[in-house]
Amino acid sequence: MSTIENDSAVWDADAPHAARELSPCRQNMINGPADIKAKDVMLGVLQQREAKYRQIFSHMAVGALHFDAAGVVTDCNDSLLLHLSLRREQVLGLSLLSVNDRKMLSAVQAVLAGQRSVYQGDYESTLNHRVFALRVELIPVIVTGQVCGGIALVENLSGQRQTEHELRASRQRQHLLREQTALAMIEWDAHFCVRDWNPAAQKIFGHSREQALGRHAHFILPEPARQMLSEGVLEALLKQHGGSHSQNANLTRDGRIIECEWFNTTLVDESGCTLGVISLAQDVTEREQTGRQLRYLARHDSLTGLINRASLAEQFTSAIAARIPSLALVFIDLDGFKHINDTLGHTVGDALLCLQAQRLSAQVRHSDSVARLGGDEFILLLPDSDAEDAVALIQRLSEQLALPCAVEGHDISVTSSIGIALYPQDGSDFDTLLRCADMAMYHAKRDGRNTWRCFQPDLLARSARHLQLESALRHAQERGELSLHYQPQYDIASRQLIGLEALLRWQHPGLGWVSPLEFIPVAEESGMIIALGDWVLHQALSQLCDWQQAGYLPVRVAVNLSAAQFQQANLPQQIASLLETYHLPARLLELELTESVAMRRPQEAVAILGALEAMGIKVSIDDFGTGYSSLSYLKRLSLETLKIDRSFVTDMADDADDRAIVQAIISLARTLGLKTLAEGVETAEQLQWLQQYGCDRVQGYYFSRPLPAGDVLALLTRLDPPDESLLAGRLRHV
Ligand SMILES: Nc1nc2c(ncn2[C@@H]2O[C@H](COP(=O)(O)O[C@H]3[C@@H](O)[C@H](n4cnc5c(=O)[nH]c(N)nc54)O[C@@H]3COP(=O)(O)O)[C@@H](O)[C@H]2O)c(=O)[nH]1
Repeated sequence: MSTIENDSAVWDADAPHAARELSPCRQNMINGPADIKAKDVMLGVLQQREAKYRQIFSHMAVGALHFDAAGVVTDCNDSLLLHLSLRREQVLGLSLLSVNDRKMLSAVQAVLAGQRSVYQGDYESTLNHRVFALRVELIPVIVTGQVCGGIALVENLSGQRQTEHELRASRQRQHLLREQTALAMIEWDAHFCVRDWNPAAQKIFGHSREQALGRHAHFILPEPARQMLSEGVLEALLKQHGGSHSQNANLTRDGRIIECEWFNTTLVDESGCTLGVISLAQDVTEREQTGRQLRYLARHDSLTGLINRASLAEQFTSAIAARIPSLALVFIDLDGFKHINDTLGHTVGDALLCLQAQRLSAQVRHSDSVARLGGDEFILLLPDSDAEDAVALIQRLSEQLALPCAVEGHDISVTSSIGIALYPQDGSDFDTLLRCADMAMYHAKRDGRNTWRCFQPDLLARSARHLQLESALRHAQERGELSLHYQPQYDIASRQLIGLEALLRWQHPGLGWVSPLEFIPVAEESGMIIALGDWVLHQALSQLCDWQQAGYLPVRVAVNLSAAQFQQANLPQQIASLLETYHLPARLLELELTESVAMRRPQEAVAILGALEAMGIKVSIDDFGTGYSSLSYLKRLSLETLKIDRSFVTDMADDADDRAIVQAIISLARTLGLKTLAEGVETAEQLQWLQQYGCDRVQGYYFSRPLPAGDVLALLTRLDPPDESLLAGRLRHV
């Protein structure tokens, strides 16, 4: 073992060796028994010293090794083996002069030359090929002036370096975070005064670090929050020891109130004493606004601001939970809204919906709710209302909704069809009641629109029938279930057949004969009417062509047109091409429109009827007297005939009012230069009245029921002999 004296060490490895190492002069001094005793004493001292230093060597925390004058390792302690992950047998006997590291080699050489040296660097061990950050202090062992080896004290700095590195990185991270984060990082002292304030805090609250330092937290709290966040709350925050999360209103330097989310952590010293609070804050004003917006949109209709279906369902549930005895659900659908959208554009349609939404909201009680389901459908939820209350409200509402709306330079009037369902009798849950109200509204539509209906249990059966008809009608044409019957029309004065009205018939194998009164509305609502109407036109013209080819005198055929057909943009062109297909002159085709179809959009009707007239096609107004005609438009429509509705003819004999109406229609037609045709004439008496009033034409069971095509032949006049040119498909005109 060595004792370090000045810059070198004196080796005391073992006692005999130590004795040998004693200076010759001292050895020479051992002569008699006294000397032997002194020598023993000295050996004892040396052994004690040896034991002491070996203990130190073995247990020192610094790794240590001893090497001899040849640089060969003779001893090492456990710390060295531990630091360098080596085994003793790998180290002992190793020649330090054979190490690969040049710096280490020169340090060893320096020591063997008697100089103390220090090695510091990344040393790659040749024994285990691992790299260690080492600091090695090399001390020569000099005995009697001779270098007899050296001691190396080895410190492995890898761990320390790692710690330093981590500490530096942590400081940099902290700096980067503090400077670059978008979160305000604020450190408060134990009195809640600002101790640190990062750039993000400045950005969020507007106060610079200099302006903020030392100020109490109150300076970023608006008045109400300042009172709420009393000292007590802040005190509690200081005492809570741990983290907390909160969201509150804050005040910026320029006086804006913002919403901030706060994450607070108390700062405590080793003894648990609170030093302050460190807070991270972010401005969540926009996020909150977006959240509020999204929550609003989830419950409201974005166009009108009314609540939506989901929200209405919740209100229904709350009303029922509050045990209200009755409730009415009202389904409102604007009539003809699609057409407004299609013709005047969506901006006008949207503005109209908003206006109607306001009218609805203005009419209901505070406890009622108005929702928009989508499109032109609105729902009212009327708690504590029975049928009577609902109907009273609906009557007011219908009037309001029908008032003209001035929208973007257009004066629009829309009526509405309304359905009512009542809780608890019609249903006890929202979906059922809504379905019932919808069904009732649908029947209001079917019954002519601009009206209301209460849900009746038989509507369910009617809806089922409607669905059944709709599905069966889709295949009626391809399955050959459709046919045309023809009802003769006569001129009263001459008693001559002047035309035939083509009437559609449907015989279903299971349902039997289905009345057009039932299936035409189904076809209209499902959109099938366009295809059916086309089929009727083709069929009627093809039949007409067949009769002529068979040598019968040409007769005019009247075909009913539904609203959807009449609104087709290219109707005149379609008809022209059909006439061409069947080589028929236009004057053999008459088109019948109901009064409501003609008057729905009178300006367009004027143009379409003008085009048809120009082609030579006659048009008559069907069911005249049952709708509302604008006389100013009526006179501008290119018409030939007004067909007096059967309802007035039926009771003519007994009802003076009906007679007066019939007389008025005939007189109006005369004034407008139009002919009149009375429908549904069933008796001679009716015919007499009509003749007396000057009606031109008649049609009805009194003369003939609608007949299948084959039965019509008997009424038609056969040319004799058959005209060859007609048979060849060329026409003679009557
Ligand atoms: N768009 C289309 N509508 C059509 C078509 N075919 C028929 N219809 C319309 O359906 C309604 C019912 O028609 P229908 O059951 O055929 O009834 C017609 C006649 O049978 C009936 N009529 C004729 N004379 C009498 C009579 O003396 N008494 C009596 N009770 N009924 C009689 O009137 C109907 C003819 O009505 P109109 O068309 O108004 O002249 C009906 O509205 C048809 O228009 C079609 O192809 N397309």
